[in-house]
Amino acid sequence: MADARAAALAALLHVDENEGFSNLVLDKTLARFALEPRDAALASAIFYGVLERRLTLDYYIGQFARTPIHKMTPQVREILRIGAYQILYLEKIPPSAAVNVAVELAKQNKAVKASGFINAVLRNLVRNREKLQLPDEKKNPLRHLSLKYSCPEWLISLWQKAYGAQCTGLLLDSLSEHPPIYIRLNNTKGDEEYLLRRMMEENVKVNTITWIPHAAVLEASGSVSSLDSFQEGLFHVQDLSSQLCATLLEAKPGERVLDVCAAPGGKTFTIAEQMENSGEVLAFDQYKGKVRLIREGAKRLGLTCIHAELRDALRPEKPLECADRVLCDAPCSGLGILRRKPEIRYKSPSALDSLPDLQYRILSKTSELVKSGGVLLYSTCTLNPAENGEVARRFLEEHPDFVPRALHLSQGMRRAIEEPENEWTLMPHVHGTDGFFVASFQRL
Ligand SMILES: C[S@@+](CC[C@H](N)C(=O)[O-])C[C@H]1O[C@@H](n2cnc3c(N)ncnc32)[C@H](O)[C@@H]1O
Repeated sequence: MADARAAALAALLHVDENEGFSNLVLDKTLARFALEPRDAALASAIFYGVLERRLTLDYYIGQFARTPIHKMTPQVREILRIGAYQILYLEKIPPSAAVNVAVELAKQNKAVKASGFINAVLRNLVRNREKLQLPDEKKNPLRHLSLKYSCPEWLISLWQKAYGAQCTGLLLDSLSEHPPIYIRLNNTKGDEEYLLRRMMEENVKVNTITWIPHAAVLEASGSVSSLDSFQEGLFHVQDLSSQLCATLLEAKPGERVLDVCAAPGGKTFTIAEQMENSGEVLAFDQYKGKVRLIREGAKRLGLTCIHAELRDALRPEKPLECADRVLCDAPCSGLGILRRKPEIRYKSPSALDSLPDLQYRILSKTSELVKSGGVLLYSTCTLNPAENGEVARRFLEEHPDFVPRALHLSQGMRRAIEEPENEWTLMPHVHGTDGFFVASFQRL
């Protein structure tokens, strides 16, 4: 069990130092530590728990530590967070064991001198945990919410202004939910009944999502990619929001479709499947390694209509023939996927400043690739009006050759907020999906 904490610590330090995406960092660390499944599950729970609760944990640690948290070494800080998380949130772990393992971790991780300090802080936390209180809700409502949900004040203010207090409360509640593994069944490999039977024969528990054709939810523990059904390309993993986005492009068999920010390729695959692997889907990304991921995925899924190439959407080297439909799934702040990548919320708000302009420039440049009468879809996985509706409306204002194209939202695809007919904002607490935004345009 000690190794579970050591793996969690290594992964947390990696996120601190390199700002790597949590899911990738954890996968690599678990592979390196080669833990038993039970220990890997504990390491994963502690890693995500500490990331999700960082502000709350720091607040409580701060009540018992004389050294301010930002002055501690990264090792001491993360060991204290790991200890505090187990003491406050993991009922099955005896508090004394959490303290002892923290002290051991300190000894093994260049923090021997701090082991007494860590012991004292955590023992104080254990003794006082029934008396812990958040800042007064009435006197300081924003700070209260921020520490209750471990969400920075700037983000809560942004959401309150954009979506109202009630919606923000529900959004904050949704942050601690752990989203299931959604998959997209590959209709080009057989009908749904056949695909589900194949997966069940492999003892995979899978249930279809009634309101989205070809969508399903996996009850899998362990590595999805090691399943035969995955290797044979019967499905790819994709959140429902991305599946819906790809289908809203309404691509038809035989058409020419471009996906200009395509890696790792989830939406490209769903589009190609919707086109029954007929026609052409040109998928681009700015990074070589990422283009390789699209190619590998397309090959595994048997989607031969996909051609993936390196291409910078802002500074393309070669001209391209226009297409019937073009997807612009732009880089964004990712505020819609905090349930999956909790660390995103701790980025500095200034990291958001340059995004709307970048997104607008990518969308404008991409619009040149749409045929007359063709469709352009803009999307992000964020909940931030400056990157969503404001970019979409600026685009329409400055591109008179494009008009808004109403989205065909079927049953179950209800609206979370008031917005124009060509836009759709998805929210975890309303749709059970990641937070997401789609806007559709048509070229005259
Ligand atoms: C939101 S992700 C795309 C996700 C993808 N559509 C999917 O469903 O799997 C944005 C992608 O845009 C790429 N990107 C960012 N700037 C780009 C540019 N100027 N040209 C091409 N690709 C770019 C990033 O490398 C990243 O892979």
